[in-house]
Amino acid sequence: MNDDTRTGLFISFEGGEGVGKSTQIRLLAKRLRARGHDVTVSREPGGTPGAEAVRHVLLDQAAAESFGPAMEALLFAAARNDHVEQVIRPALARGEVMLVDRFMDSTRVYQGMSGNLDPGFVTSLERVAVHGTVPDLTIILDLDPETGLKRAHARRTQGQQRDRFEKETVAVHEARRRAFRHIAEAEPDRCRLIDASGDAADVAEAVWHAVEPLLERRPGGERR
Ligand SMILES: Nc1ncnc2c1ncn2[C@@H]1O[C@H](COP(=O)(O)OP(=O)(O)O)[C@@H](O)[C@H]1O
Ligand SMILES: Cc1cn([C@H]2C[C@H](O)[C@@H](COP(=O)(O)OP(=O)(O)O)O2)c(=O)[nH]c1=O
Repeated sequence: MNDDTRTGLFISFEGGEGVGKSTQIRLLAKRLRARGHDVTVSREPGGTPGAEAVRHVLLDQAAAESFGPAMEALLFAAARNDHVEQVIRPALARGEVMLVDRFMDSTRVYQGMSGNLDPGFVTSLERVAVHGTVPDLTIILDLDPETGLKRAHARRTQGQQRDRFEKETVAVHEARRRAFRHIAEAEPDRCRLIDASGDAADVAEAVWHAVEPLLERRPGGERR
């Protein structure tokens, strides 16, 4: 299937741990649905049974210990391709708004930059995994890592486990923040860098400001 059938709107959310991606996706989905849009929400790694199985391996310290960043990047790419083919493209072909918690920029940052991989390797993998299905808009939530990690810690007390990527040093998280900012600067047409330090409602307003103009430009957008 190629992208000629794409009439939906594809939005990815990126940023470090605890910046508020899932909170903002939830708030945006609610706002979109209240206005009559069909919305599909998903996350990476994951989104299909096969990709969720890969997620389980990748986020488990014991299981993933022996993988280097290149092997990890391959696995994230395999999970992404399944997700693109099974969930994202069909939703876009149905004309829906597709919201994804992390996508290709996470591989660029977590494996490519942090893992010091050859950029040519990362680009080739991305091309195979995404196969032309690049987000129309990528919201990059920007927050200092100490605050993000505190938020992620608070979330754990609400019942979630800490994964292996959350256990790294603040310096590593700082470098990732810079890498996300760099992507936002390098691709201003696709990416919006949003300050995520305010309360969730304020951040949601900034997100809406970025999304609303794209809704109007979609086929059928004005009917909604
Ligand atoms: N703007 C905000 N201010 C304060 N706390 C927030 C904000 N956004 C989210 N949180 C809280 O921080 C924690 C992490 O948010 P979450 O949306 O799960 O982040 P992410 O998906 O980026 O890891 C959650 O407990 C959430 O309720
Ligand atoms: C999609 C993706 C995620 N990751 C990492 C980032 C996160 O630490 C983890 C996803 O775990 P998740 O629990 O979804 O974290 P968060 O709530 O912070 O988004 O996987 C990569 O390293 N590469 C990737 O391509």
